[in-house]
Amino acid sequence: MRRALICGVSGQDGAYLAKLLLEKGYKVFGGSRDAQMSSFSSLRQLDIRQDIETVSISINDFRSVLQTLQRTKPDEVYNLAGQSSVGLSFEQPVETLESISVGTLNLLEAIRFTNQPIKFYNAGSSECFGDTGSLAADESTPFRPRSPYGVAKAAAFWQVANYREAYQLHASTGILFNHESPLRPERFVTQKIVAAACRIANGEPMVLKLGNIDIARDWGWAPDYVEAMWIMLQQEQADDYVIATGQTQKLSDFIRVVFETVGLDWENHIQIDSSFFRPTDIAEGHANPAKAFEQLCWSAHYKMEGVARMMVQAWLQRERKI
Ligand SMILES: C[C@H]1O[C@H](OP(=O)(O)OP(=O)(O)OC[C@H]2O[C@@H](n3cnc4c(=O)[nH]c(N)nc43)[C@H](O)[C@@H]2O)[C@@H](O)[C@@H](O)C1=O
Repeated sequence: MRRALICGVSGQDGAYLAKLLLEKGYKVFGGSRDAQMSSFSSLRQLDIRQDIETVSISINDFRSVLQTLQRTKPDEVYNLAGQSSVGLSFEQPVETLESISVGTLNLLEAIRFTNQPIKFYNAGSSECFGDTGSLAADESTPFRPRSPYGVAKAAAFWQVANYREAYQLHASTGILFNHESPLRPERFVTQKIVAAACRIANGEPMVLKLGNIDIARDWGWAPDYVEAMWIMLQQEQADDYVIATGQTQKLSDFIRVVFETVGLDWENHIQIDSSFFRPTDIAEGHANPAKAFEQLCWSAHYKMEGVARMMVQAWLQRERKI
């Protein structure tokens, strides 16, 4: 039975990846900073909490990382841990840099130390590219990050690449563009919009306050993206891949689709609030995921419209159950 350790199992991607690996017959260890205190609500929503052996691991702490590897003896390690909000990274730059860059380095060092053929996946981010204008970023596009989060992810990306070259580790980074699901917290703009539209449709009197709605992103479906992570680790050679749909749309289009799905006209319900603007932001994110298609036979099943509708349906269904 293959064994996988997912660091950051309580997040959106951690939960979907755990589900996928269980379906593939893995023994799954779910790492979380404090497993005793975490509610693992995402795992519960997917009804897999009972199938995962959870472990406490602080990836900032080398001792904790090494001990966890020695105890769980994984064949594959997925690093999905670390501070994941770009907005919050402007408020907590040090915590962001430490949890992402030092955390990734600790995992790489610990894997090297164990001297076992452990395959490593690192969660990279399109935030590394910064503003590429209308250019579709691929694996050779230079990084010019515009957030503390993007800077930290860029450092982690190069650490992974260096350990692959210097020590022949099977270590890959997926440079993931935005990917959403019903497990997204409301801190992220898509779920914030979905939740507000559903609440308004249910008769709650409220106005949805948003920052810059002229930005454009490549939005995909998180369950599709965790599949790409797994496929990367099944390759003979480790490498880095851009994972995206290849389609970019404006945030205002996402808002329109969500409000239309619940039968409302979005323009009557939103207000622009400058407190949600970031000191620096990415105006447009465009991706070219051709390498993933050609080498991994991976492509996104769902584009923005499908993602928006599925998120609305899931939110309304959840409400009915409560
Ligand atoms: C690839 C990348 O993807 C995600 O990071 P993100 O793109 O920052 O995601 P978000 O949903 O917070 O913002 C998207 C855009 O929407 C704008 N925006 C407008 N108004 C609001 C607003 O009210 N709230 C938020 N959160 N954003 C707003 C905001 O300024 C930004 O331009 C993470 O998974 C990250 O881990 C990751 O790697």
